Amino acid sequence: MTSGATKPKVIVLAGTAGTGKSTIAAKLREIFRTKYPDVDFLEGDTVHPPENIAKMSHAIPLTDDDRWDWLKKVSELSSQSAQKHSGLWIVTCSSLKKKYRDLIRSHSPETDFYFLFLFADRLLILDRITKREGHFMKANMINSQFSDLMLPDAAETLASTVDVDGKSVEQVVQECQADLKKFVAGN
Ligand SMILES: Nc1ncnc2c1ncn2[C@@H]1O[C@H](COP(=O)(O)OP(=O)(O)OP(=O)(O)O)[C@@H](O)[C@H]1O
Ligand SMILES: O=C(O)[C@H](O)[C@@H](O)[C@H](O)[C@H](O)CO
Repeated sequence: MTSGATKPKVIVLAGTAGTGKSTIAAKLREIFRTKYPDVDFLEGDTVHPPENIAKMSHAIPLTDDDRWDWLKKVSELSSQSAQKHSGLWIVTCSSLKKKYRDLIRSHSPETDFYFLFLFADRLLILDRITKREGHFMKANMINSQFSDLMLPDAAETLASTVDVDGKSVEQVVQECQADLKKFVAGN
C-alpha cells in the first residue's frame, strides 16, 4: 500500500480492438514516469486464458462468461502492481460493458480505477485492423466488438472518452493527459 490516505490508482485504457490502447499506454507510461518512476503497463490481452485467445483467433466473439475470470485477473494484477510500484499503474483492457467496469472496480475496492476510453468509428477501426499484422484479433471481429460496446455516460464517475478519429498519436496523448490530470495529480 502507498503512504497516506491515497488509494493506489490504475488507469485502464479501454475501447474496442484497434483503437490504440497499447500505443497510447506506452506513451502515457513515459509521461507519468517523471512523477512515478516505477509506473509501467500491463497488456490485458496477455492474461486472457488460452481458450479466449483461441476463440478470438477463430473469429468467435467472447461471451460474458468467457470474460468474467479474465476481468478479475486484470483487476487483481493491476491493483497489486499499483500498490507495489509507487501507487500508479496502467492496464489495457477493452472493458466494453458497464458491468465489466463495475466488476473490475468491485473486485479491488482498495484501488481507484479510471476508465479512459479511446473511441473511433467502426470503419476507421476496420481499416486499422485490416492493415495490422501479427495480431490474433482480425477484422471479422469488429462488429461484435461494437455491438458489445457501452461507452461511459455522464453519470459514470472516473471515466471518460477520447475520440481518436483523424487524430495523431500525439494529439490523442494530449487529450488523454488532460482527462487524467485530476485523477493522477489528486494525491
Ligand atoms: N492515433 C493513431 N493514428 C493512427 N494510427 C494509430 C493511432 N493509434 C494507434 N494506431 C495504430 O492502430 C493500430 C492499433 O493500435 P493498438 O495496437 O495500439 O490498438 P489496441 O487498442 O491496443 O488494439 P487491440 O485491443 O486489438 O490489441 C496499430 O497499428 C497502431 O500503430
Ligand atoms: O473483450 C474482448 O472482446 C477482448 O478483450 C478484446 O477486446 C481483445 O482482447 C482486445 O481488444 C485485443 O484485440
